[in-house]
Amino acid sequence: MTDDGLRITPTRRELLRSAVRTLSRVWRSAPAQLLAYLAVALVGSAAPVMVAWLTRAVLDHVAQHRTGSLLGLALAITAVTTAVAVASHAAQYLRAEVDRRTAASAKDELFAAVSRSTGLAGFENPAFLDRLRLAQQSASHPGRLVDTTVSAASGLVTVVGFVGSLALISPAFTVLVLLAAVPALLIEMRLSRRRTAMLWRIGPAERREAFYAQLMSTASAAKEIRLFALGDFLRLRMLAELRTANAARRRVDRQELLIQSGLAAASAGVAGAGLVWAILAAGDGRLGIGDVSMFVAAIAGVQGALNVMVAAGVMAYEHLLNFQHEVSIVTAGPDLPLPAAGRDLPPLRRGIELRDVWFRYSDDHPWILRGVDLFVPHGQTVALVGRNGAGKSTLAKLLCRFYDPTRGAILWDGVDIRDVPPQALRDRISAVFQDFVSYELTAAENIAVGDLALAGDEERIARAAREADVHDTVTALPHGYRTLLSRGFASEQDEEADGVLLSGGQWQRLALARGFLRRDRDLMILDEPSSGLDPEAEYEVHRQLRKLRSGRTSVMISHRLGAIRDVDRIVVLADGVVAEEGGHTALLADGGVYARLFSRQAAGYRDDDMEPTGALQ
Ligand SMILES: Nc1ncnc2c1ncn2[C@@H]1O[C@H](COP(=O)(O)OP(=O)(O)OP(=O)(O)O)[C@@H](O)[C@H]1O
Repeated sequence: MTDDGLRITPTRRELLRSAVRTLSRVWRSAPAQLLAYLAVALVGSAAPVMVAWLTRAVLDHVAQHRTGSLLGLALAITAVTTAVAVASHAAQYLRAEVDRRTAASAKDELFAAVSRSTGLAGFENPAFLDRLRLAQQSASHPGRLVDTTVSAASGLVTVVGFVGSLALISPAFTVLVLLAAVPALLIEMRLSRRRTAMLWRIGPAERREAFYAQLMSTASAAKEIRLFALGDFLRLRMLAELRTANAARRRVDRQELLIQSGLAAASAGVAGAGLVWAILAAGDGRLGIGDVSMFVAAIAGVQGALNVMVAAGVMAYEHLLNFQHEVSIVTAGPDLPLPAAGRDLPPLRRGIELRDVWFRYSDDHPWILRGVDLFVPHGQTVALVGRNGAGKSTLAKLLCRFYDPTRGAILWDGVDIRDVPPQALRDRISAVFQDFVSYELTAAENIAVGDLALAGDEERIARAAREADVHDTVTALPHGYRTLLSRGFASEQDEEADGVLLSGGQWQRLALARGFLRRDRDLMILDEPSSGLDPEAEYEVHRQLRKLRSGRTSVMISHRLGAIRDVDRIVVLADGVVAEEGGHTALLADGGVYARLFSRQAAGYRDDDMEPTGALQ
């Protein structure tokens, strides 16, 4: 089965490589703990064999009335069982410690790989999101492979110990017991593959279930859910997804129940036959009482240990199948093609040109841009205007190279932006997106994320806040710039962790300040920078923007046409192309799309309910 290039059942070689990779990571993350864990596990696994031999000796001594050394044997049994009890607790602690340390490095590696992806398409790909979810699960318990390896190794020690003892009594039974384990292992591995494939299949249902659950526990969604009484609707949808996933799990569980019951019955049959043989042999005088006890303990021990080994093998296999998701993310190549030689991107001198740019989000999606030709001259402001869905934000994302044009090219002073590393391009850009992020960090940090190199520069942060008309708001907060902008981390120990919430417009101004902190960049992209601002703030912000923009290159997207009438050039996007282009006055005179949009908006500000007239209709 394949999905988006990922095989659910990898080859043996891939599994082996994954096993080496995950075990070497465990070794690098927690070498001392791993060695101690192995030592303790070894003690635990040798103990049953030692106890069986000591019991045999006790029984033989009793049968032969040799009571002299019984006390010593009893003390030895006590010492061994005490060591086992202590070892089991130590193993538990060491196992958890190995898991904790390895999980930290696994998550580090996984999220470093996720952050390395330069484009956005991966986050819009359901297969990638499923893989990421499974990879996170795998990275949360990376020590499982060690557990299973240790279990298998302990089982092997026990098996070897008992097989030796069993072979002394009955070589034929030894072979039979060992052979019986082979089909069990093969069948269990097949079941394991089925389980992993099922987990992959139910991934979308589990993601939807998580989405509904998260929606019902999110403050931002709580208003609408209550007002529109969506609680039952969302809960039922969540339960429907859960039932779908549960039905698939149940089917596999039932298959496993049937098959594993059969395997258990077969193994009990072998043990029963052995017991009958041992009793008959004891009756004939071929086995002593100690031999019978040893034989019974050895059969149970070998079968039990083989079961442990089979289960460990299956778990290791399952873990490695899941680990494949992690490996595929960590070793994935760049999501956007990178230039062979990482050349630098010089400061903008002439301008940015979109040459016959076509774009759609994927082969299954409609064309958004259908041959856009546009020039953004250095030092000028170009405003993008158009109806909802015209592709304005898409064009802004292409300028930042979050996606590559499906056809055509974007040239920075004549250099195709695909020929420079994405980070070199982005270092030259400042942007305020329409769907900016409200970070649950302090006010200062919310601005500083615009340029982390300036995180300690209080003066620059305050200046950006003043330009975005948010400085007074921030200084009035309980801890000023140190105020946490979240109510989600309240704690009795830390007074400052109990933060505050901002209004929509205040958040927008902070996002603007974030963009202003990068004022020295070559290109500024502002996507609806003032949509949530009150009229005074909007006036103030646009006054600042005019100041900041002057002599700088910027692309501004706005539905507030009054705010962009003074820009150098207005570009109207419609039907995926540049439909109109020019200054405000010229476009009004042309009487096209811009004139119609402008006059409709202007009519809303007039007292009289006048319909647009003349060319503007
Ligand atoms: N990530 C995406 N995957 C698929 N389609 C998308 C994606 N983002 C946007 N679209 C689609 O692309 C089209 C253009 O969207 P875009 O956000 O660029 O429009 P816009 O002109 O900025 O609209 P608005 O004025 O409403 O902000 C829309 O039809 C939208 O559904």
